[in-house]
Amino acid sequence: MNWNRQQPSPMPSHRYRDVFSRVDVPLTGRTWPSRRLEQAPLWVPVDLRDGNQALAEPMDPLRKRRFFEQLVATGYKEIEVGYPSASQTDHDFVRLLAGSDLAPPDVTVVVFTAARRDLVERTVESVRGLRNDVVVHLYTATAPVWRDVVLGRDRAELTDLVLAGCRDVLELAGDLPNVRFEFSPEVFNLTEPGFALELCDAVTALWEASPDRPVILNLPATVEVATPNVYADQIEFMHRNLDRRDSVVLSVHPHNDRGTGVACAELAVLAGAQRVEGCLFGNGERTGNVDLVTLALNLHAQGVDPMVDFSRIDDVRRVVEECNRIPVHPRHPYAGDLVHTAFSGTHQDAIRKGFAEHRARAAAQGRPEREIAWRVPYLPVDPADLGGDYEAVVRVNSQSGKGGVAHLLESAYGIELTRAEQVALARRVQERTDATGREVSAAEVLALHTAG
Ligand SMILES: CC(=O)SCCNC(=O)CCNC(=O)[C@H](O)C(C)(C)COP(=O)(O)OP(=O)(O)OC[C@H]1O[C@@H](n2cnc3c(N)ncnc32)[C@H](O)[C@@H]1OP(=O)(O)O
Ligand SMILES: CC(C)C(=O)C(=O)O
Repeated sequence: MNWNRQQPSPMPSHRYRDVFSRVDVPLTGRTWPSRRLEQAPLWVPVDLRDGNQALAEPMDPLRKRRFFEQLVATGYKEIEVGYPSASQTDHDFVRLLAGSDLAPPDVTVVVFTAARRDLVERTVESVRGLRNDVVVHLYTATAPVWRDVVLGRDRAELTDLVLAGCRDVLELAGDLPNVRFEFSPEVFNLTEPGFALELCDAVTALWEASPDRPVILNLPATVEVATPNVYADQIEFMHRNLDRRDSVVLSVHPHNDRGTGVACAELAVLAGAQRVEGCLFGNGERTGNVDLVTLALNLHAQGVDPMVDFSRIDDVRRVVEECNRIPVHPRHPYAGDLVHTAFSGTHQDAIRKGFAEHRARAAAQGRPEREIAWRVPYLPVDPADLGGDYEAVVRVNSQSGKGGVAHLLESAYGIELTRAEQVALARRVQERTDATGREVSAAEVLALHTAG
């Protein structure tokens, strides 16, 4: 039997090369596949910089402030607040932080700059007087195409550019006791690993990274080009080979061009990354930065404390939507309007049985339902953990069955039907939903039930 009748497509796939012919991945004896995620990395939201630079209408001061306050309230302890040399708004926002107590003392403020002296000067000027810990974050693209096409520099010239930027930072901010440094070799994931290593080691040597004043090395997948295992190999290679490893905070910054930003971040942490930069709900250039909400709640759903508070996720979502002026997708993990909802019959049946088992187990153990282990089928987390209720967990349309119909009547009106009644009512509901093509409300189901 010829079960596979696929034909070659007319897509010009020959125009693209796989990642292995674009960059060497030298790791052998990788250890990340057998590691586990057991604690949260340091999260660093970059919404006010990387997210903001991707908005059609960048945030005005009010939106920036609102977003910042939300990030603080959620529990983030290191926040990239802008690119102060890029716009007056960004500069003024850092000055606002310096002149107010908007940033609690335990929050580190990160400011971002290219490796150009005038930009570094303006950046350092913006943080003068800030009482918080500050990170000055310097970046330069390092991958071959960027070197050749964008910056017009070979490896040696690029190294000179980066080290000159690092010297500027050191000269202008090195004596500020509350300031630490971060370097990002932009497009790290397409940079020759040996060159990335050489450059990062030169940077940490110049900045004299020490355990007391560690340097953040942030290794971005600026444009995601490979399956996440490749990024994990690249990160583990750096983790194992970097000089002064105990004086380096190894950070990652995945984007989501292939839709695998979350997987890249998770595997990168297995591979040795200690810090993750991203944006709430995945805003950012093109397809966005890695989504910090999904990452945190993935940990929560595995029994690991995410170290940030999403117990009222709708409030967070509202602020982010208003500040970014971009809606969160209804299927967005954990936070979308539809992600705790089942329309389909067998799923509804399982959820209903799962809820009944949950209630019975809580009663048998004499413990609150919110405290006992969660194992309701098809619901990876208890919606109540995120501030939700159970109202929308089951919605009924032509894809539903008797379990869903019964659940609706039970949860909305406390009406419990016999199995025969459920079967009969489900048939009438099915006729209605097939005829209209619509969903039915609990009130409509009740009307059909009472009409008999
Ligand atoms: C992956 C990322 O997210 S990186 C961050 C990107 N974010 C932003 O660009 C947002 C803010 N940017 C800006 O406001 C502006 O680009 C500025 C203020 C930084 C610079 O503006 P301009 O001086 O007008 O230059 P322009 O925007 O055209 O930048 C390109 C120039 O910077 C150079 N350049 C680019 N990256 C770097 C870098 N990391 N370090 C040093 N120079 C750089 C380019 O080679 C080019 O130089 P050239 O004009 O001599 O060819
Ligand atoms: C320069 C870094 C931090 C970045 O924003 C990216 O590579 O996407």
